[in-house]
Amino acid sequence: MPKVAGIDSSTQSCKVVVCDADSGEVLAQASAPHPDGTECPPSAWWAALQEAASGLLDDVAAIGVAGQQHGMVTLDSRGEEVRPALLWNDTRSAAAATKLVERLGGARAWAEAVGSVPLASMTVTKLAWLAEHEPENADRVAQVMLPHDYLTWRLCGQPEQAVTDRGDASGTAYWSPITGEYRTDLLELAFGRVPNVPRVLAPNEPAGETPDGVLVSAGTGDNMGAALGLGIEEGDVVVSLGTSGTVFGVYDKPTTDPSGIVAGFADATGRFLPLVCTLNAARVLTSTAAMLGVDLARFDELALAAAPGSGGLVLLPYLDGERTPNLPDAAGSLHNLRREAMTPENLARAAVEGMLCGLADGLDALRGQGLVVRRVLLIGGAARSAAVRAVAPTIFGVPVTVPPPAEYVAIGAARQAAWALRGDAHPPTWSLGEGTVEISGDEVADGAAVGEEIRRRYAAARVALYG
Ligand SMILES: Nc1ncnc2c1ncn2[C@@H]1O[C@H](COP(=O)(O)OP(=O)(O)O)[C@@H](O)[C@H]1O
Ligand SMILES: O=C(CO)[C@@H](O)[C@H](O)COP(=O)(O)O
Repeated sequence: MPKVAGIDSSTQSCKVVVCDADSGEVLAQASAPHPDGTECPPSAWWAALQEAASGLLDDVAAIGVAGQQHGMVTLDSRGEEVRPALLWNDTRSAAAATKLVERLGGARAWAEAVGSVPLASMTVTKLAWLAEHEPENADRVAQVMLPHDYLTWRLCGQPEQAVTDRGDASGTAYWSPITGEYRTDLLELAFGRVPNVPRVLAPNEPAGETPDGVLVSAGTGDNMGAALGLGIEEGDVVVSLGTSGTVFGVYDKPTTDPSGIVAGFADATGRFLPLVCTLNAARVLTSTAAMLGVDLARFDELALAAAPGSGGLVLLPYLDGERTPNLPDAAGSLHNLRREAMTPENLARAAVEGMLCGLADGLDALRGQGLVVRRVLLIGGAARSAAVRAVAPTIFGVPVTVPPPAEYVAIGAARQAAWALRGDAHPPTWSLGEGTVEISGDEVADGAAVGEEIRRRYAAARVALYG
């Protein structure tokens, strides 16, 4: 019974799971926090990985890393960090994104070139920001890579040639999931020259070995890791409520949405992963709970005690600026305050409804790209919230499945490691285990009109403020 390890190096923490390579059963897990903020020295991720993995990796045969997408890791010619990595949720490159879109001839040109329209989140815009605002640092950059590439590179003993995979590479906006090739012309357009970039591996191709001889798989982005961990198929759409809110499904062909709402990413199995991402998800709930002076359990009780629609209150949850809709400088706002509606219960529920409305818009955007949404699988830290589980089917208007609480990103990375270990054509078959909760279609039908009204008010508040 070989064991494999999977690592999820996400925004807020590093999680490690050890799984049985044949069944996928989770045998051990641990985590360690990351520093707060929208930039982070990559070495802090390495330190968190070592803390979380301490004592867990002794007898594993293979390791895979899934990481937060898009982060700009820059290394000099000696492999030292040039500056802290700018993370996916850092919005300082918003103006650079607008300029880059114009310079290629508009949003459609980008969507057709790389599947996505650059927004502040995407690596290409961060490189443009670096070249413009920190030219001395930019001059020192010998290679650029993503958070998971960096950890894979460290695990493999820092070889000369770093590697990545299709999934994470597709989040740079200078690697095209449509052609399967780097667009070095776009990298040059943004950065003024072409630094070294990681080689893109096939989904089951090993990245190398640790100095102790443990196989390291290609790794991937965290959303691609979750898709692999859940084993989703067409018709399944995942809503992940972590630091980011993401809505994604597997698809057999690349998407090219010129509105930029759907990012046309690749997945970790050789297919595609159209994805919508919001900047504000679980922390909308934790911040509202803090504002109300309650813990998360009491927050859920409050939200569940309010009637659907929160007495008319609408919370636009753009607390850290927003990516979808593209409002990098926005702030959160509360609408329709009437004296009788101003209760802690309504505020708690409005936070849940506001967070979910943005993701329901994401479901519609995926449908617009041709995806079928038969059911939503709800995962991530805030899927643990009873209020979120209760409200989600009403807002989404489709049946919701809540898989057993687990670290699906890390499990996906472990499944990829097991796949690379076997060298088979397909990943091993792993089951999700006991404890899946299905929220039925009847409840959805009962809630449909209510959900539509909540979404209508949310859209009206957004339009009133931002057009
Ligand atoms: N019951 C809950 N209700 C709301 N939020 C929760 C709950 N449990 C955990 N969270 C939040 O989920 C977030 C972590 O989710 P996770 O998916 O691990 O995020 P990430 O992968 O972005 O680091 C934290 O902000 C945490 O406070
Ligand atoms: O930028 C995206 C997706 O495009 C984010 O989903 C990041 O990948 C961060 O993920 P979490 O830390 O929220 O899991």
